[in-house]
Amino acid sequence: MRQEWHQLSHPGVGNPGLQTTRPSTDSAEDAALGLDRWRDLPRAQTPPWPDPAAVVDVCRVLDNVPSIVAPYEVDLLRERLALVCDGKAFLLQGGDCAETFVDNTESHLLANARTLLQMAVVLTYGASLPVVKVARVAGQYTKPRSSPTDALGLPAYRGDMINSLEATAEARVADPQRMIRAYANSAAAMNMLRAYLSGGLADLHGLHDWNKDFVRSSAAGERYEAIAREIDRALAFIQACGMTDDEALRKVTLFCSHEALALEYDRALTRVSDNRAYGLSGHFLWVGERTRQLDGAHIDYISRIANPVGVKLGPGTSPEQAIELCEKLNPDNVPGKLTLISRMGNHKVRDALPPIVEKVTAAGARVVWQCDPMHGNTHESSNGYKTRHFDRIVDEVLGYFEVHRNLETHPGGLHVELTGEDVTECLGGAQAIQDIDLPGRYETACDPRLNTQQSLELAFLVAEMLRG
Ligand SMILES: O=C[C@H](O)[C@H](O)COP(=O)(O)O
Ligand SMILES: C=C(OP(=O)(O)O)C(=O)O
Ligand SMILES: [Mn+2]
Repeated sequence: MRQEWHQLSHPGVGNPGLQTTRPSTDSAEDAALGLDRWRDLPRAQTPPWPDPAAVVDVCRVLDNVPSIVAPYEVDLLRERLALVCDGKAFLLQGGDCAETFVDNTESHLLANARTLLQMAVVLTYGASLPVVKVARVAGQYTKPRSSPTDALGLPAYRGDMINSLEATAEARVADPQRMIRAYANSAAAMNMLRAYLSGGLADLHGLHDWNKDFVRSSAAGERYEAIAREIDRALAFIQACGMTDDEALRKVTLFCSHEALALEYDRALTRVSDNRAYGLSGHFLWVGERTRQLDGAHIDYISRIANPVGVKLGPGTSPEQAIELCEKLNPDNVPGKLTLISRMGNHKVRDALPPIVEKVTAAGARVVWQCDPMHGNTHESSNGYKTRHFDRIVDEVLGYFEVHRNLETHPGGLHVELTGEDVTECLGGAQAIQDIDLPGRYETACDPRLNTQQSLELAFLVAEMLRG
């Protein structure tokens, strides 16, 4: 079995873990790599920093800190995503819409990671394929906003890396020092997750036991019992065959990801290794629907790093734009390099997605097709909460599967906003959460997340879809 990054405890000569990296500020090599070209390009959603000199000072600090992830891990993820691209694996990505400093606790991180891993077990079984696991964690601290001001007329909250959620004018001033706090929190989160992932959190039997608890307690549990029982039998079979001590049953690789929005931060954590630039603020960086302008700053920055990258595609995306993104972000057509993340909304996915998939496929572009069933399905509840209905989320995933089945392309993965806590932010699911229930535990700093039960329910439903 190949070695995972968390198993490389005795790196030696030739070990990719020892690739030397160096900060990439101001050298001729950086200029050749075009790492600062984005600074001269139009940029949407620029953080309203009041004092540009203070941003430069902070970035000088970040230029020299140890990175959050290592280049060989980034390469490993790209290789894993190549398998997804080839239809030989499935990608599961999820976590908070917006991480916050106050919630960057051991219990929150563990709950989110455990929920994601529980979902992955069900999906692995449903797809009969390896599942590549990517958390929205350790850097998901910036948010693009629809409006520069909120309902109170205050400057919008843009994520803890930029300003504070607290509803006062002072708290909403963008503060570059927050990039340092975001870095420290991200480093701490990754440190903790790496330790727990090899210390029992990822134990397959443990995760399946949690899933059985879910099936027992869920109002819709009966529907999921059959799959849970089948997984039981599969695990018993593995055990009976004597495969009790395989590392694969106890450990997993969990990669981290965030939106590349505060480009100052991601650029400062970019390092050059082997003449290639790596964005080492996270393994996987994506550009959002609001910042994916072809000639804009965000697309330019992610076009210059070796990381696997993603772009969100909303219902207004033309097939031509998708092709141009492929050409710009993956000129060498490397499988696993580019993930196109459709977020059309359940009412539009069946019409908006096919022409894009057809054109990209006809052009021979190698991409991972991922479905984000969250961001096209947001509405305001009768009592004023930003929410999403579970049924619409499930329906968008169904539509996405239908489209890919019809076009004989691989429905490669899911991208969801979730938490392993019993929040009441999304409607529906077996708990039948309604508008009046939303105030109970509405805790998100930005978008409504699936709670633990809704996340697992979605995984079981997607497992059914994967089995066809
Ligand atoms: O995840 C992100 C949100 O959808 C995005 O920040 C926009 O949110 P808004 O419409 O509340 O500004
Ligand atoms: C802002 C997000 O998504 P989108 O760019 O698709 O709206 C997000 O993923 O949190
Ligand atoms: Mn969101």
